[in-house]
Amino acid sequence: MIDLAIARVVEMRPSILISGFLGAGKTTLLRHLLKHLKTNDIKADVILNDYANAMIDSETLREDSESIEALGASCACCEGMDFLIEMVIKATESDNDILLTELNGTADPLPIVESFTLLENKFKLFPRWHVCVIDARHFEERSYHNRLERDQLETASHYLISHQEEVSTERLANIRLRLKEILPAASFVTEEELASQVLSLALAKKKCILNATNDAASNPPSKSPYHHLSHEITACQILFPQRVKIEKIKPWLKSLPDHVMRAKGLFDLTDDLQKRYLYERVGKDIPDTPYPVSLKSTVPSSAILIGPELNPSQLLEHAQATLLPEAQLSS
Ligand SMILES: Nc1nc2c(ncn2[C@@H]2O[C@H](COP(=O)(O)OP(=O)(O)OP(=O)(O)O)[C@@H](O)[C@H]2O)c(=O)[nH]1
Repeated sequence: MIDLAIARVVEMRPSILISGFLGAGKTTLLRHLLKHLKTNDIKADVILNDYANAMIDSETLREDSESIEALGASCACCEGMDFLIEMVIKATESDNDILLTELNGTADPLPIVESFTLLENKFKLFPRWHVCVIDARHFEERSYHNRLERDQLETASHYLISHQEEVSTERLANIRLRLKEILPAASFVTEEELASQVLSLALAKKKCILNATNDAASNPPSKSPYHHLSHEITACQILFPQRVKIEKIKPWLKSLPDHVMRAKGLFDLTDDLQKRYLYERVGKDIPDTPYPVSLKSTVPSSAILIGPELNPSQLLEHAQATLLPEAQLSS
């Protein structure tokens, strides 16, 4: 029962936390949610966590949200947690209707879910949904990283399967069964269903009675014995101080070593002065069409490479030889 002597009425906003392995489709989902919210006059604060430089992704979302904060710490679940907490507290001062947070592709969401719960009075976020994006191509076929993928979905209230069209009907049915087993209480949603449910949440933003005690909380450590896997992945950022030839980008991406699990590059091209382009590689897959980004973006032309124990000097030499001799490592 709520003690009326200490209870107060606090305006709460919904929070959507998006997790999922590297390249699963988190930013794609976030972009879809933001477009749907914007069309319906709902304003969102967005926190993006990514390896080394969350700015590249944030540039691809600027058209859909004016309030984006990029958390460049490699891991929001540990060394970036204090920054994340500061950003969420800052977001409480905004009048926007909902907070969307995208975690980096190897973050363990548990400590974040716990902090959001423990700091409920400060963050003023309710309800708090955790949506996990599962990549149908690679689910439970990541060998050493299966445990991390599993940790990323264990606290999910909702889950969504991306790249469905790239697997057989049989594999998809098996994935659905496995997920039902692992997450019996969570809701399976499509991108459209989630967008419409998130919109309803934001529209229903209402006052909740909140117990005013319980303000203090420290960052809880993860309880997962596999949490260390989140930290075995490294990132390296290469800067391209001059325009790059379009025909060199895909061969460069293709020729990156196999252990580069994810690559994202925002390029100024010699052949197109009207736009900048985001090129990607997820595992060994390279999407056919790059994502166009506004010229207004101020992020330098650069690429982020992610994988276990990357060797930045070798990757730089490779970029200089195949893409742009003037390429440099970001300090
Ligand atoms: N065919 C297909 N492509 C998709 C789907 N979801 C995402 N993609 C593409 O996959 C690539 C990676 O998607 P992102 O949304 O950037 O993935 P992410 O999880 O945010 O990546 P990180 O932040 O690096 O972990 C992009 O080129 C997307 O357009 C899907 O369901 N089907």
